[in-house]
Amino acid sequence: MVHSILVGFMGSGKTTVGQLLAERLNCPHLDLDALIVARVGKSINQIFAEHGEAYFRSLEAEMLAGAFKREGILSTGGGTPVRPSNRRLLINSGIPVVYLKASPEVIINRLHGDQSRPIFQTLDKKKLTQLLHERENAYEQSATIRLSTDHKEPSEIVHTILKSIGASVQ
Ligand SMILES: Nc1ncnc2c1ncn2[C@@H]1O[C@H](COP(=O)(O)OP(=O)(O)O)[C@@H](O)[C@H]1O
Ligand SMILES: O=C(O)C1=C[C@@H](OP(=O)(O)O)[C@@H](O)[C@H](O)C1
Ligand SMILES: [Mg+2]
Repeated sequence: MVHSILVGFMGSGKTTVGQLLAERLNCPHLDLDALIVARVGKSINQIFAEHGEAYFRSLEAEMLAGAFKREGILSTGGGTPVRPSNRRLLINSGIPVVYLKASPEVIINRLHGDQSRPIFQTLDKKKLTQLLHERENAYEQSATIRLSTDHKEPSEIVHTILKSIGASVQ
């Protein structure tokens, strides 16, 4: 089964923390973006450029539903919980959903120079802050655990998640 799910904005650390958490728990890491890339055989940038965002979102929904049948830690993409049907899957899963929070300043710092996120490329600080606020409710609704990642090392975040999951399972 999927042991826990990570949600949050681009740059909040879902992929990094998910990988580390999976290593600690000695289980597979399922990264939704990586699953999509493997399925299509194209990068996220290529998928957006050649097929458009709507196509990416439908694949994302399909791969999310499929991921629940697998074993591991699931890192979603920053837009995953925005689609209501995806959000319902997350909420109804009964699996701990961790919302990794990050401030706009920290996100911009972490993603400075990043070329792999087509939506990030289109955002200045004002637009990024606006999109974060627009999506916040979707992350909050999906989550059972919330934690700020600003100025925290991934290992510290993993430690906190492990404690929270333990506490919520007992
Ligand atoms: N807690 C953290 N502290 C510092 N840098 C981080 C942290 N988490 C992630 N990063 C860095 O931020 C960038 C984006 O991380 P990533 O895990 O890909 O985020 P997401 O999957 O949420 O978009 C990467 O360069 C990663 O090394
Ligand atoms: O926020 C978004 O809409 C997206 C976030 C990305 O994942 P990360 O949050 O892992 O960067 C990826 O799914 C795609 O570029 C779209
Ligand atoms: Mg990611």
